[in-house]
Amino acid sequence: MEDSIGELLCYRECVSPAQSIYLLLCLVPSLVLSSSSNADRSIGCAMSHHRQEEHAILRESDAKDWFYKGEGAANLVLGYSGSSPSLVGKVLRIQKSARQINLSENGCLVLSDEERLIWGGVDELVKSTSKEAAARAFVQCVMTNYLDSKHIDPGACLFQFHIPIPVSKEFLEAVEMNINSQRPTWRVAASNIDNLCGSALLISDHSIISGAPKSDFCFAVEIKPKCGFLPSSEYIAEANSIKKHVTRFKMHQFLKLHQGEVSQVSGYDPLDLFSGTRDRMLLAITALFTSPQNNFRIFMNGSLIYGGLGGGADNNSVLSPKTENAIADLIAASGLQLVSLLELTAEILLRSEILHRLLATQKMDILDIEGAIHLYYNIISQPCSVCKNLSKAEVLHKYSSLHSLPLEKSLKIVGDYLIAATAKDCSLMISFRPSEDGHSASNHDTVFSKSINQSYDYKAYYIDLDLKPLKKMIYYYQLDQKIVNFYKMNQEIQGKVCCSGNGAPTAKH
Ligand SMILES: O=P(O)(O)O[C@@H]1[C@@H](OP(=O)(O)O)[C@H](OP(=O)(O)O)[C@H](O)[C@H](OP(=O)(O)O)[C@H]1OP(=O)(O)O
Ligand SMILES: Nc1ncnc2c1ncn2[C@@H]1O[C@H](COP(=O)(O)OP(=O)(O)OP(=O)(O)O)[C@@H](O)[C@H]1O
Ligand SMILES: [Zn+2]
Repeated sequence: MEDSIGELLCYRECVSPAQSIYLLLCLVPSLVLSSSSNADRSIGCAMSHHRQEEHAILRESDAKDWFYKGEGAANLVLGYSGSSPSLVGKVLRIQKSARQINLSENGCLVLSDEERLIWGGVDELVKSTSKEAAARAFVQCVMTNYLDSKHIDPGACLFQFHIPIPVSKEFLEAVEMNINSQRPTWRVAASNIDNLCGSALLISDHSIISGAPKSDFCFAVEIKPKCGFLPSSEYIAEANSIKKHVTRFKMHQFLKLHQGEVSQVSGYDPLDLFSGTRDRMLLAITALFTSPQNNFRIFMNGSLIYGGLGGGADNNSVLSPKTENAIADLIAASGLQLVSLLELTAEILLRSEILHRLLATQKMDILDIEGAIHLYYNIISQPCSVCKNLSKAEVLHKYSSLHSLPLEKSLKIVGDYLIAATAKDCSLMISFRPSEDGHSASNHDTVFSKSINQSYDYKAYYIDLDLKPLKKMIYYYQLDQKIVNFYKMNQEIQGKVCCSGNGAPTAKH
């Protein structure tokens, strides 16, 4: 098992520095009007069968109109700077092909037999014949049951806003050449655009807010909040009880530091962000601003002006006074102070239910991976490789009760675990712009900034609500153990150093 741990975890190692601040003054385009409408939304699993908008294939000559917007492990996202009315206000989300890892043999193109059992009640998902269709069905038929559809891209519910658009190999090759120098080197090394994918998704650009007069500025803050609660499952081994007191995010930071993925441990505490308390939320947002890593970005008029381009080794991941001044000046040109921007973000998060519902969805992970992993083995009908390594009768007895659960129950719990995993990994995009004369447009919510005596229209969206493959369960278990073991080891070392000095170690979370 040790060998496979190393193998499975090696793709997380990064190889070279990524940028933390990305000042694109020259690229900041004038405001782009988004053509998406708030009025058209469908909730639940009534798949909308609107006629799909026909899009001409994107060719090599179109590549110049697309600029690098961002990327994660699985997708690369381009912004549009051309003038085609059907593309203005949209981003193109292109699948990447992993070079170093193949977590899912079928890449979710077609769900595995076991995944079909888990998502059996969701016809549209089970019958999906492409990764894009499965992704859309998952958001529309599963995630909308837990997250407010007001904050989910209407594109996920309506075909005409979330369109697979044909893309030629030449277009993708040209795009790749144009943008590669802007991508973090470690992301380039890990994976590239899948040039043969044939299509990409056209989605509303949530870093801009529609209808803004050209003279005004609009801002968007992107936050990847990660897991916002401490697990309390009885299946967490006694030796790992630290998990009940220290956040996964914090423990993972130490492992990331050790692996060179970050240059300093972040001071961000997800429990603050999810606390529902204005002061703690502002504290969390300020900490994210100070250590953005891959958890925080600021866009101005649709262009990234601040924040990590990825989660890799990041020499600049800690804010220097010079950088802070540069970014503060850039924002101040819009009449907004940096502090007010952070306060507005906290206020919007506080008012909207976006974090509240997200937390409830994350908490669908009720057993923790230390419990859910046993049910995974029930589902794949193989001997449990975790129990295999246990000798204590008492502990074995506890887990054997999980192995005696009926299949239906295992499917439900693991399905919920995967839904929670999506909720723990998604991001929020909060965009805002000054209201016209203090009046709000009817399709936006409004927040008032006391510090500058100005109302702002805002929108808040979840992005990246992708379905996680069932096969990842083993990886989840191994990573969890690696994170907690590394953290405990560090604690012990620090404890020894500390105790040999002036007393007991401080176990402050
Ligand atoms: O396992 P985690 O918590 O490290 O999350 C992974 C993320 O790492 P993070 O710690 O946020 O930097 C990771 O993000 P990065 O690649 O590190 O930016 C991905 O989001 C990954 O999801 P997927 O493989 O693209 O479906 C994420 O994997 P999942 O666990 O969400 O499946
Ligand atoms: N609809 C959108 N509007 C504006 N920007 C977007 C949109 N979707 C994605 N982005 C930008 O592109 C980046 C990468 O997108 P996304 O999170 O979907 O990639 P991913 O590979 O699925 O991520 P992960 O690593 O979490 O799996 C985001 O962090 C965000 O900055
Ligand atoms: Zn077991």
